[in-house]
Amino acid sequence: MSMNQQQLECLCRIAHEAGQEIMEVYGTNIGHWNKVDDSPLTEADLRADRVIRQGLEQHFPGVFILSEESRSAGDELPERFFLVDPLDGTKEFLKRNDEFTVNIALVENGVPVVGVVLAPALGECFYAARGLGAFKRDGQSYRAIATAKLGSTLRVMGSRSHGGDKLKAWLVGLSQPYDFVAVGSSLKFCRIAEGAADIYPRFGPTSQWDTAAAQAVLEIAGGTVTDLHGQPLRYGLQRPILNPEFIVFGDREKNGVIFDGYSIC
Ligand SMILES: Nc1ncnc2c1ncn2[C@@H]1O[C@H](COP(=O)(O)O)[C@@H](OP(=O)(O)O)[C@H]1O
Ligand SMILES: [Mg+2]
Repeated sequence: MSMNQQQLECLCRIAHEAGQEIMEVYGTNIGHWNKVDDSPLTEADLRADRVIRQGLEQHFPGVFILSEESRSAGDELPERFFLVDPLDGTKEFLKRNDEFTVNIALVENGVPVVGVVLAPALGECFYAARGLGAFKRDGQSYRAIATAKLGSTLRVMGSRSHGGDKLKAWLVGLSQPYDFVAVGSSLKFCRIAEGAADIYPRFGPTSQWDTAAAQAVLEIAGGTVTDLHGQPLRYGLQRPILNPEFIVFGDREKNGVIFDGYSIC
């Protein structure tokens, strides 16, 4: 087993500490800088990154950490490492619509085997580990979560801030009725993981840290994440840091429907 129950709970506590840092900044006048790729960076990203790094170094000493905002020393990325996005959905954070997340994944041999996704403004935490299951904590209660069976109306998730013509064309090509809901950050994966949505096609760019933790939750809850050729999305520096375009799907048994029935390229 890659992680026991106590270690998974410890990872959730680290995410919550990062969430507290983020919420302190959320309550103020938020300033931001633009990074080289033109994406925004705030004090909240940096404070959350620092808290996560401190927590991981204290409780999981020696495990390499690759974060959107920092990385452990050394050029070689080991087979087992933490992949972290301290604040995913920074644009949503700046727009104050609550749809932003803290993301911590453990990757082993390219596979995200543990994931914690916390939405601090919504009070929702999704967490999962292979061998333990997938769960959602909402306030004081928690429950196991699972993806839903495909119904007659396809419930489609999409980015709130990064849409694009390709997604519109894909929706037009669908042969069954659908509802489209725009949501920011890795929460899209989590809505599918808890059975509240069916599919999330991502045609715009994302980086590995945007998806690893949520993919762990989604896969352990019963879903799949594949590139447009049906290959599972994998992680590590031997691959480009940018992900390929991908499809997140809840009903694993019906996955073939997407590739056989719809035009996705
Ligand atoms: N041009 C681009 N290049 C790389 N990543 C991009 C991008 N445009 C958007 N993203 C990624 O999409 C994420 C937001 O996804 P969504 O639109 O689904 O909410 C961003 O996460 P951050 O907010 O952590 O930077 C960012 O990593
Ligand atoms: Mg991100």
